[in-house]
Amino acid sequence: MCDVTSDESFKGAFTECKKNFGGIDILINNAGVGDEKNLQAVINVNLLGTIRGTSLALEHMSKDKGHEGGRVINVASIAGLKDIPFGPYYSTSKAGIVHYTRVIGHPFHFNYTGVLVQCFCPSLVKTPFIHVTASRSYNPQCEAAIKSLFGKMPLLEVEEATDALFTLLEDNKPGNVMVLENGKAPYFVAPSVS
Ligand SMILES: NC(=O)c1ccc[n+]([C@@H]2O[C@H](COP(=O)([O-])OP(=O)(O)OC[C@H]3O[C@@H](n4cnc5c(N)ncnc54)[C@H](O)[C@@H]3O)[C@@H](O)[C@H]2O)c1
Ligand SMILES: CCCCC/C=C\C=C\[C@H](O)C/C=C\C/C=C\CCCC(=O)O
Repeated sequence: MCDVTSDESFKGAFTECKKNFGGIDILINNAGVGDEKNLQAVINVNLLGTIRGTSLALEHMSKDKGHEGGRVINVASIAGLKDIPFGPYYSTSKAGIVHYTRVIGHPFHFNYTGVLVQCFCPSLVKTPFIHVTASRSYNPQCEAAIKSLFGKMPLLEVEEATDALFTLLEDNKPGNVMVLENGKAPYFVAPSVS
């Protein structure tokens, strides 16, 4: 068990993996919470957890540190790209993940680390997460809006999200950000300003 809010716990997970598997090739930063009643948790798990994990992955995989290179996938959300107003803290944490991925995954860093850092931004996926998140909304207006969204929008199946993740694993562009929306093939988005 790894608590991504704890440096010690995260470091321990890396040490354990290294001991059991001989090395680390890939990290998927997937841990997330949607709890607008707990700003600290949202930022600490979603954004800081991703930064902690990526930093450790770089330490354990970077070519300039004597390793072979590797791969990091940061799971953000479409809420980190579009102005969806119903979860201000959650969306901000996910936007932070998108930007952090673009910066730390930039070819400038990839050229000496050999670690491919990329981001995955799905829309609504059919997991209990969305209902837990709705029950911990920013305010009653947001709660009502989120619940009405569930009735109106088709939800992605978990298998569609995992398939898209495999497609992302075939891509090799440093810092790339993939979006998955219902009814569309997965697509990549460029930074808005170059
Ligand atoms: N379900 C969706 O609609 C959706 C859409 C886009 C992005 N996401 C993101 O996908 C990721 C996975 O979500 P999910 O839908 O599978 O929900 P989920 O609740 O099944 O997964 C979240 C996981 O994060 C773990 N977690 C929470 N705090 C943690 C901590 N401190 N340390 C370690 N692990 C911790 C939980 O134990 C849980 O297993 C999340 O980052 C979420 O924001 C979900
Ligand atoms: C952002 C507010 C919370 C929304 C529902 C609860 C949890 C879901 C979290 C996922 O990360 C997905 C986030 C937002 C998707 C919501 C709407 C998609 C609208 C897409 C569009 O307008 O094109």
